[in-house]
Amino acid sequence: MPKEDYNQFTDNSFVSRIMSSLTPVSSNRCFGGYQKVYSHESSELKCKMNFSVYLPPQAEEKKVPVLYWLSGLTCTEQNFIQKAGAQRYAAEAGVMIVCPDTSPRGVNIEGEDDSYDFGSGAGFYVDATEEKWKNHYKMYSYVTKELPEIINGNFPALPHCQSIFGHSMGGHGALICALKNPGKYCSVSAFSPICNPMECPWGQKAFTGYLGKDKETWKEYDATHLVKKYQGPPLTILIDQGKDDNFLKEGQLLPDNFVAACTENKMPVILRMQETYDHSYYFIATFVEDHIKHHLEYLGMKS
Ligand SMILES: N[C@@H](CCC(=O)N[C@@H](CSC=O)C(=O)NCC(=O)O)C(=O)O
Repeated sequence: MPKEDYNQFTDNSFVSRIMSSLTPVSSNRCFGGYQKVYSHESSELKCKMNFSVYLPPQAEEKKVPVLYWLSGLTCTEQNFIQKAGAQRYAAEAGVMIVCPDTSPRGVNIEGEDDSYDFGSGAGFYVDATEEKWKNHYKMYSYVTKELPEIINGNFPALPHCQSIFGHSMGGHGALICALKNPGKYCSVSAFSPICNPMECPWGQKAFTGYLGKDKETWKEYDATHLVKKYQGPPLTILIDQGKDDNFLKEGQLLPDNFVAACTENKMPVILRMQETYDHSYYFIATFVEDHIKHHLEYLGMKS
């Protein structure tokens, strides 16, 4: 694309012309690039969804790799962009960062707003099969298919150069997306992921609600089970986990189960237990640079 077109690309009027199905919500200059938010009608989720996209300065000149970030319980597309401080590193590296919301919104399912760990803000990155939820709660298809198509079709993204990372429920999401789709993501990493949802209270509640009582079907969305049968291209998984994380102490995260399963299948995994760190975005902000550098290595952009 000629340079003048890329200059236009960063102008909202041009963006809205080429993106008839995307509505600009906000645009802020950030580390030489742009932090933007869009809304759109999702065909998978059958509702209006927001996502954020950080466009590094390099995206004005050429196509760039994409990092997908999946957030945790109660989050929207805003938490990571406001709290993680990742834009500085994305700008230096020349990578785009895309953050979806964490569930369908406002779909009027009875009980959808009753708790912080199920329904709104807690889509768990699965495709629901239970009657009550299955029409809207398809976050797995949304983040692995619909959203990448939108990004690749509307932004200067290198379509075969994408990686995924996330936090807590989103760490679980990142791990299962990578493990279920060998070769689709160049690399995967996670902060405090829910590693074995079948065996923890958060996961059992979500999987019962979205997938029903048959635990065999749960295995398709449990990273500890999926990693045992992974046979795709090599993936070196990076996980950071705070040792003072209350949810770790409550048995919600179970990283040791995941590492044992990786060892069983000879899957390389780096689990860094970080003394004195908790579950918060202060922890994520501390180590996000390491995660971006990890991904650069596998996106063919070693720094
Ligand atoms: N009871 C809390 C729990 C919510 C919480 O801690 N959410 C985490 C993710 S936990 C696992 O997915 C989070 O990222 N919160 C957002 C933030 O900006 O810190 C509550 O209801 O707040």
